[in-house]
Amino acid sequence: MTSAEYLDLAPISRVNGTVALPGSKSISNRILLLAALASGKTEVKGLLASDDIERMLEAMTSLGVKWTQTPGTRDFVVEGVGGQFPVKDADLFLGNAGTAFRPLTAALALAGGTYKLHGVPRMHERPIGDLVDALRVVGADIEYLGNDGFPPLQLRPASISAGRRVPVKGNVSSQFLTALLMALPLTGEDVTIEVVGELISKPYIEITLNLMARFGIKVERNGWNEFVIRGGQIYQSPGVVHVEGDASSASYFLAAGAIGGGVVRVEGVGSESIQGDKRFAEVLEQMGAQITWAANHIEAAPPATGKLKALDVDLNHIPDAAMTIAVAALFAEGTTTIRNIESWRVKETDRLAAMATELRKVGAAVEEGQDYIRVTPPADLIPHAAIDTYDDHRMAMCFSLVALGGVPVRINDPKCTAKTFPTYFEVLAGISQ
Ligand SMILES: O=C(O)C1=C[C@@H](OP(=O)(O)O)[C@@H](O)[C@H](O)C1
Ligand SMILES: C=C(OP(=O)(O)O)C(=O)O
Repeated sequence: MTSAEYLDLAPISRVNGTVALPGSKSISNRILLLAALASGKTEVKGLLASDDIERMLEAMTSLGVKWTQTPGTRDFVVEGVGGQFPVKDADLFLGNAGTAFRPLTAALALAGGTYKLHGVPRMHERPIGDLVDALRVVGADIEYLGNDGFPPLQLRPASISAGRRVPVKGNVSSQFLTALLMALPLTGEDVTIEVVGELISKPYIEITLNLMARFGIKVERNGWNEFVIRGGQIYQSPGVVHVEGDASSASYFLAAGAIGGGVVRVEGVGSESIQGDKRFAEVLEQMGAQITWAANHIEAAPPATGKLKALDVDLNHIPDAAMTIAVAALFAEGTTTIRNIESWRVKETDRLAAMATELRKVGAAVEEGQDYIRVTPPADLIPHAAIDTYDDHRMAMCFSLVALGGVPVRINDPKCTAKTFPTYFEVLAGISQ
């Protein structure tokens, strides 16, 4: 391998300092779609710069949505199309961006055009059948171009009628419910979405509802089972929207603070954040870390008493940040169990299998269940492990924490962090000593 294909991290003896977080992926891609669908111009401040957002911006261009960027900034202006995409025939490549693929599938299935949606090979292995089933209930014409239940998809004009109950399964990905919530107001009709069975990753639905409200659409809800959208509501630009820092990206730095000897502050996410992943800090606190909250920042420092403690926790509500706990477990006393994370199997890679394989390379004893992982740290981490990252940005980012254990570690294909955080390793170096 050439050095561009791997990154050798030297042991990090201490971390200290402040990180200005890049914008939230979940908020950036939702706002781009909502701003496009709205009437009026929206100024979007602090949009994330990463592959997933580039795919959404490219899709907007292909669909005839005009947007401009203020040079040298991450501030954009999106000209809303008032619910009607000008381009009625398009081929959209959406990479591996779930937050682009799922919401665009729903919005375009109702848009009266002919659209092909496809992505990288892994995207074609990530399920979408529950969303397609729900959209077919309102009359959408969707064809599977590869395997049933998976992208790529061909969407065609159809006669849509939403005045009914739309059932959707919630146990594979919450992005299906998010996609329906954002798209169904376009029908103009009363519609009730009924979540069938258990809904996973619930806090992401709060992000969706919060941002829809800012764009003028109110959703009535009955817990997590029923969501009612009254007809006749239209998306309207709120004028200016600010993108919060990314709470999942914050997890690596907060964990570094909890492990690595100094105080680390992340700016852009705090107690006021609408992202569920801010609650990662609560998990670190349960492990003994010292956490300080402010409206727009969080600080983490190691436990006053010395070592982090192992936990047995259900992390269904923070599936992305949960990966960071699996690696932080290397620094805890005892065996950590993370439960209710079966969705890891259908993300950028099979994260349960990948995590188990790579944690073993540094010497951990790992038990991999269908929906849980159990990690017992070794007495001494194995130096010079070469960590495979499976084109999964989060594998690369969370395994960088191994360097805090006083051992060198190699991260293969470090550029895969581009999905959500292209500058991750430089930012980490900025707080490392
Ligand atoms: O709606 C969102 O922005 C997301 C929802 C989660 O997916 P699932 O609902 O599939 O768990 C999360 O893992 C993903 O990174 C972003
Ligand atoms: C699961 C993730 O991404 P996606 O938005 O593509 O689902 C993730 O970022 O960890």
